[in-house]
Amino acid sequence: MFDTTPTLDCAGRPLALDRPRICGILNVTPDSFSDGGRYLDPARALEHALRMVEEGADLIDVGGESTRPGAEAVDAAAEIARVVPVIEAVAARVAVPVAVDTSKPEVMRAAVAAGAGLINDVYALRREGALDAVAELKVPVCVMHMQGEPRTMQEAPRYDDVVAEVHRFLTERLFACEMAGIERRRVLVDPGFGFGKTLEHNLALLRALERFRDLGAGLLVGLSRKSMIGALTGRAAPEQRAAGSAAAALIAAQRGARIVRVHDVAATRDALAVWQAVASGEAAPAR
Ligand SMILES: Nc1nc2ncc(COP(=O)(O)OP(=O)(O)O)nc2c(=O)[nH]1
Repeated sequence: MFDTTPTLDCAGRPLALDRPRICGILNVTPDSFSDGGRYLDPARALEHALRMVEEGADLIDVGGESTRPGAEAVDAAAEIARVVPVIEAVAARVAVPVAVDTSKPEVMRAAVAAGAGLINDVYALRREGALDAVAELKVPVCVMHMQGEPRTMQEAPRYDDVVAEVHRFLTERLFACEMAGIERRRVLVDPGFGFGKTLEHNLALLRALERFRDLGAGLLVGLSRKSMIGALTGRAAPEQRAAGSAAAALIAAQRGARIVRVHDVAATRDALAVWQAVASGEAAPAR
C-alpha cells in the first residue's frame, strides 16, 4: 500500500517515509493560535515533547514564531532565544528527529547547530539567504505554500484555480531548491492549509491532495486544530478540535500525505493505526 519512498536523513536521525508519519507540534511562543504560552518554559516544552514521542510522534517540530493569521513578526534573536534551548534539551532526550519551524536563515543555522535535523519553512525558502543556508546545512527541508503574509493572508484569499496555483508554486520551489544544490529527495512539500486560503480553498486542496504526488517529493500536511476544522465541526475552541483534526489527518494520509503535523498525537496515531490495519491487511506495528 505504501511505496518505498526514501528515508530522510535528519542529521543522522532517520525519518522513514514508507508509511504516514506523525509530526508533533511544539510551539514555544506566547501567541500560537491553539496552545500559545503553554510551552514557553523550556522545562514544560521538554515535558510536552517527551509526552508526544511517548504517544507516537515520529518527529517533533519546534516553532518560535506564530504564523497564525494576524500574527506579528518576531526578530531572529528573539526566535533563537526561544527555540535553541528547547531544541537542545529535546534532541538530547528523544531519539526521533527534531525539526525547526522557521523562515530565517540565521535561526535555521542556530537550530541545526543545537541539534535540529529538519527545517520546516512556511515561506518555502523565499527569504534572503534561506536557500543557501539549507544547501549548506544538508538537512531535509519542508517548503510550504502561502499566499501573502501571516499578518494579512486571510483578509481576501483569491485564486483562479487554487490547486493548480499551489501545485505550480511548489513545482517552482522544488526547482529553486535543485538550482541551489538541495536535491529533491531531501525536500518535502506542503500545500499550506489555512495560509491564505478560504474554507473552500482548503477543501479543494484536501480533495485534490493526490495531485501533489507527481512532484516526486514527500508530502507534509498541517490541518491540526485549524479554523477549517472549526468551521466544519462547529468547535469554536481549537483544543476541542482533536477528533476533527484526526479525521482530517487520516484523509490526508489516505490521499498521499507522508507526514501529518498535529497537536493531538495520540488521537492521530490511533486513527492511522485503525486505517493501516484495514488498508494493509495487517495491524500497524504496536508502539
Ligand atoms: N509545514 C507547515 N508548517 C506549519 N507551521 C505552522 C502552522 C500553524 O499552526 P500552529 O503551529 O499550530 O500555529 P502557530 O503558527 O500559531 O504557532 N501550520 C503549518 C503547516 O500547515 N505546515
